[in-house]
Amino acid sequence: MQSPLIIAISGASGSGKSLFTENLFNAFSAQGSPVQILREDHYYRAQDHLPMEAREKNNYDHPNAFEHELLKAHLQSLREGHNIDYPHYCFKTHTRLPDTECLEPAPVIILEGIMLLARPELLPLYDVKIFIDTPLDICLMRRMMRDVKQRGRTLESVAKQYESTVKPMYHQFIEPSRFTADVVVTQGGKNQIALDVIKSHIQQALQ
Ligand SMILES: Nc1ncnc2c1ncn2[C@@H]1O[C@H](COP(=O)(O)OP(=O)(O)O)[C@@H](O)[C@H]1O
Ligand SMILES: O=c1ccn([C@@H]2O[C@H](COP(=O)(O)O)[C@@H](O)[C@H]2O)c(=O)[nH]1
Repeated sequence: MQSPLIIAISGASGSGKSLFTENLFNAFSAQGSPVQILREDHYYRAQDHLPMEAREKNNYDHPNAFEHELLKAHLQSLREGHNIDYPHYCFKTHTRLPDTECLEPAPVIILEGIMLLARPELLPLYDVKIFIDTPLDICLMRRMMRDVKQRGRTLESVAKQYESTVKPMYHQFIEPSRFTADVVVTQGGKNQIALDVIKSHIQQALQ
């Protein structure tokens, strides 16, 4: 198999990375092209050794919260045509789940996550770098709704975490990483023109 094309999609939490990734995935699946999605969130470090109180106070918006060494090794394995043991992470317990999932390489790999463009050593592994640029107030509103509905949080805890880590770390790490991107996408996960442009670039690169 030809070496896979690796697309990295980054941006703030709540910017629309997951939706953009799903929409790109659906566009390829509809025409029968195999695509593999990898989420940086799955590479948050295991914290079984810490009590829940300490886990709740952790800074999850610093690059060191992720096991990027493992992500890098997995991308290299997929490039070489090998399967990987993809970790699973639980946002409610703030640690890895015991099970992993066997993922196979595919011609297109879409990777999404907040710190993907903030680690210089990861950048050479990507073929296309995309930044989803959404105003922070919109990201916060979306995150509030999602974290309360899906991640077992209260409005108070979301607001507190946002002020203490999410917002300052965004300005320190994520916002500057925008300048490493090949494409900056406005209007979140539903920007159809951006989806079409990126899809046609991928199609050409695969020929
Ligand atoms: N352009 C958009 N218009 C309306 N809702 C959107 C748009 N982009 C994303 N969303 C919604 O906002 C929420 C957060 O988006 P998501 O893709 O999960 O963000 P991220 O993965 O960057 O944290 C989701 O409920 C998603 O459906
Ligand atoms: O245990 C955890 C791990 C992460 N977070 C928050 O998640 C977001 C990143 O996920 P998105 O899907 O991109 O929103 C990050 O901002 C962390 O603050 C967490 O709260 N708990």
